[in-house]
Amino acid sequence: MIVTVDVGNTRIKAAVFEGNTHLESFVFDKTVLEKNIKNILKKFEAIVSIVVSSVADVEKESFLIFEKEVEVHFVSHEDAFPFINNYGTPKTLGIDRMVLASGATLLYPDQNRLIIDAGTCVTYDFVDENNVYQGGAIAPGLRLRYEALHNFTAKLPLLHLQSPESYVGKSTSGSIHSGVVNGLVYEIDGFIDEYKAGCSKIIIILTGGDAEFLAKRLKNTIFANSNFLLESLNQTFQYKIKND
Ligand SMILES: Nc1ncnc2c1ncn2[C@@H]1O[C@H](COP(=O)(O)OP(=O)(O)O)[C@@H](O)[C@H]1O
Ligand SMILES: CC(C)(COP(=O)(O)O)[C@@H](O)C(=O)NCCC(=O)O
Ligand SMILES: [K+]
Repeated sequence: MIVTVDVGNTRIKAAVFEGNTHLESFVFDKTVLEKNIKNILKKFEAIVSIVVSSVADVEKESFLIFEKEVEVHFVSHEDAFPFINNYGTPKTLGIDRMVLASGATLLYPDQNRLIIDAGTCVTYDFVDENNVYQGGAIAPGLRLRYEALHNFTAKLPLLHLQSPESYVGKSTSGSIHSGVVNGLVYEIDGFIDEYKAGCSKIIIILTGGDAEFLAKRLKNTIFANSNFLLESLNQTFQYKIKND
């Protein structure tokens, strides 16, 4: 039994797996990391490894205290991955994006895959049918867009995520909600159309904190799975064990 931990720039997500079976997930803040991991280990005494992917300022030292009880594995660029990396700067490719690409390669063999992770940032990652990671895109996420409009202007209020009534905003708040939400929805649909036009068989996976909210607003029907990074961490760790 293992626990996978995804340290993003907004929050920490964790999930317990027995083989390929997902037993339970957790979401918490960086400030309460230790307490939450302790509770998970207490609840699931059969856990033997903690597998972490971190793109934020949480380093291996934060998990030192657990090393007496269990193995702690921080996924790094030096691990074995099931794809060939064709990114121009492979060492600076986000480890979360590597794990997403890895999960998609292992779970959806012999096809083109596009993984869209709508978290703090919206990332797009493309792994082709020959298992070559080709790259993608990084854009601001939903909450980041609301905050950027407020932080970099004198007059715009900080609003919280809300469904726009129409694409024609009739007020300041209506305009902001339309710009942020519809803007991102059109952006994602635009990227999907572009990828679909460029290759025949493609699976598209939408994940991240805003996946559910966005999926039902897209023109394209795609598969939303908020736990895809945690599941990919489990797959990537199993792959590493087999290939080490
Ligand atoms: N309780 C919450 N706290 C913060 N963000 C949330 C929460 N619930 C949903 N979200 C949405 O999740 C997004 C962040 O997604 P997440 O996958 O947690 O990011 P990251 O992996 O970068 O930490 C934000 O854009 C926000 O709209
Ligand atoms: C783009 C990211 C900030 C996304 O982080 P997240 O939204 O998951 O918190 C992260 O993948 C990262 O730091 N990437 C490094 C640059 C790159 O991937 O090329
Ligand atoms: K992301």
